[in-house]
Amino acid sequence: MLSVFGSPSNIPAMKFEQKSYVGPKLRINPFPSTQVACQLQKIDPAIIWPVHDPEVTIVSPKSVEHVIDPPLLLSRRARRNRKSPTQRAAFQETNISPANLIYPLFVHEGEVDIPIRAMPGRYMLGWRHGLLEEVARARDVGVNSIKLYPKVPDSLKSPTGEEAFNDNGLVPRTVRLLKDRYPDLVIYTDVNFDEYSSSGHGGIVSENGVILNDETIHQLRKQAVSQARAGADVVCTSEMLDGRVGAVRAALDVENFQHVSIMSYSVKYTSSLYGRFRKVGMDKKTYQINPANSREALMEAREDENEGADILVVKPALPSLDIIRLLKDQTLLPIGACQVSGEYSMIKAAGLLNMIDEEKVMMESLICLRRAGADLILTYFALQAATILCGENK
Ligand SMILES: NCc1[nH]cc(CCC(=O)O)c1CC(=O)O
Repeated sequence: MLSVFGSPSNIPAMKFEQKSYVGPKLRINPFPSTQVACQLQKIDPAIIWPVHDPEVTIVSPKSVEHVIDPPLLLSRRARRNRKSPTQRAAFQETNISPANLIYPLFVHEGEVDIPIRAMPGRYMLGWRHGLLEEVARARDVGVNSIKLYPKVPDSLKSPTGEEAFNDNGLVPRTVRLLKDRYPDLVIYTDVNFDEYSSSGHGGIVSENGVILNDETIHQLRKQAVSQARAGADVVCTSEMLDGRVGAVRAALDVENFQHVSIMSYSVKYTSSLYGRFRKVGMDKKTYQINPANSREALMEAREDENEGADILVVKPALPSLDIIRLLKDQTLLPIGACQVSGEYSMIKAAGLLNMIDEEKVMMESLICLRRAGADLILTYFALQAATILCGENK
């Protein structure tokens, strides 16, 4: 005779004959009286006392049936709704389609595609050929929204970033090229100074090292208008300076671009997950948000909404599930989640090392972002994910 694992001291340990049943560590409460008590008190009787002593062998009464006889009187068995693929599909609360995805593309002036070392499988696409091919591939699987990130040569950078509103600069030319080929493609462009400033900062830096907020806003207005003029559908204010959304909205309206939307990176954390895009030693803490803060995030989002933003974005994505949900509950605007380079690279690298199943983890990350409340997801996985989604629907 052996006693079943440590039962609470106020209930005498049951005595059973040792029989064949050894483990798994039971999640079934074998005490009928306890079950009834649990029923009355609406406690889940399936929860059994933990086995603290790993040396304790779980032995059963004469057979396993004895353990589950009589059947537990459960008022709710959540597993009933999970018993078949059809039912599981019917009760799936969140779905994702290629239409939810925005594909960020890096483009440069050269002709060849250059691999990005820190992002396996990602390229700085060559102007024209590589870019057009990648967009065609994305459209084939239903991804018809792209975001353009230019790689501007250092020679074109300056302290005041004039290249940002050169109508013949890389971004406006790329927008025209793509719109010419694919008029229905939805193009998101980045209204940000950092790709064009010699400092690498998202704002003009004064001689004593201060970011000049209002002076930079003036430049951002011109940048947004230049992008709209080229045919951008959505301009994305992404550097977190104060007052940028209202200023850009006014500038667009004055120039008759009322139809051009503003997607604002309202909550852009100073995350190390995109540290690669920062020069060594650079810190953007005076304009991007401390990852420890959520009230501040909400305040930024409200401000952007009041200034006329059409879509609010949270960046980075997976560490910010709570913030995505917070915004979703606090605004009626669509919410975007920006899955950044570091998030991409972590999944890719672990997948390449066979430590995780890359595809499954990737798809899980995307569906969780949708569950948190993201309408749109900007992700370097867009093409890969949409390809999988298309395969599932065949
Ligand atoms: N404006 C620079 C830029 N261009 C593309 C990214 C993408 C960031 C990423 O995916 O890691 C960034 C970083 C940033 O906005 O801070």
